Amino acid sequence: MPKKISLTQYLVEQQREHGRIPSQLRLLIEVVARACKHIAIAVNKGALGDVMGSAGSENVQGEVQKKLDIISNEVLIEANEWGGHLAAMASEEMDTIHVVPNRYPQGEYLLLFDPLDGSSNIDVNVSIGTIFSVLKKVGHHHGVDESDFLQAGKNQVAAGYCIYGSQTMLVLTVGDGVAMFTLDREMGSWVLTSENVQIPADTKEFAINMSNQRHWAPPVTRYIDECLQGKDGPRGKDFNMRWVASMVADVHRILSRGGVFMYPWDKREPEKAGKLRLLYEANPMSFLVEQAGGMATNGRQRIMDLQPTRLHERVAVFLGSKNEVERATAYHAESDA
Ligand SMILES: O=P(O)(O)OC[C@H]1O[C@](O)(COP(=O)(O)O)[C@@H](O)[C@@H]1O
Ligand SMILES: [Mg+2]
Ligand SMILES: [Mg+2]
Repeated sequence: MPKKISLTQYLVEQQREHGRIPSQLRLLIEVVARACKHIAIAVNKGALGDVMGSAGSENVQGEVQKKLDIISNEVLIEANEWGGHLAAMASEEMDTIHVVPNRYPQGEYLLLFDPLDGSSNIDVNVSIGTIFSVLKKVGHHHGVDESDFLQAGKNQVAAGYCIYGSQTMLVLTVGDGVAMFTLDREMGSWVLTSENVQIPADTKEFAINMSNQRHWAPPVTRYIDECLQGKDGPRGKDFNMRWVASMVADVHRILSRGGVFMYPWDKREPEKAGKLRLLYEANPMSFLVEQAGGMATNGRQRIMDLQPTRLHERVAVFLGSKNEVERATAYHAESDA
């Protein structure tokens, strides 16, 4: 285990040694981490805190909102809006962007989040999380609008997630590797528990929602079929399968021991590129995975190169151990040719 330093100490060190993080960005990350601590407390209260179940409303994507989706969204907005680091925020749970009201000081950063990821797992006591991504406002036009958020993932200056699981952890990149912090509840602090996280290039574990098999495109069917044939098939090894149905938990496992995660396009709703959201889920997770030596594509292109055209844009996702993502991506190219 690395030396026991707090999130603040880690960020100050990053700032001092690498000149990577401007103070504004450091403070912004600390505010997000504090908000996640509040969400963790609400999550843990469960039925005792009136946080379970549906809120009876729908988000812009037509998904039923859980109470915790809404609570988490509010916690993140309230924590961040007066800090002076941000110009605006965008969230999976809000139709349009939330511009920092002009009674508060304005900053130059843009914060994007999936306030509560894995909503279907809230009521069954399985790991859930919060995913966030930080961009810098580019261009010198006055004010801020939705177009400021439509930047490729490679422009992210920080990204991470908090996982509310058997431990509460914060996983972060500021573009210099991936660090993991564990919440010490008694002390109320985030303690660095792993550094320079690396995803092994090879794996024997895949994650996909198999119930969608009949809707997949041929390259995905081919890739999974070959895994399923195990030792006797072309891959020459047996594979294991995991599917938590919380992207945060599936990605956390991959960062911890390798693996490949897929949420491909499928025929159920052919006009949708995928289920997951480019700006709130795919980009931040791709940044972390690449920083840990892994790879992330939409089957054809690097996710972080994609130019978003809409705030709530969806994308197909293949991420994790490099050799597996390369293979799945190559199968798409072969099938296209
Ligand atoms: O219901 P499915 O098809 O298993 O989908 C699970 C996927 O949906 C998600 O829950 C979507 O996230 P939200 O809970 O934020 O809508 C991912 O975390 C997960 O990978
Ligand atoms: Mg999500
Ligand atoms: Mg969500």
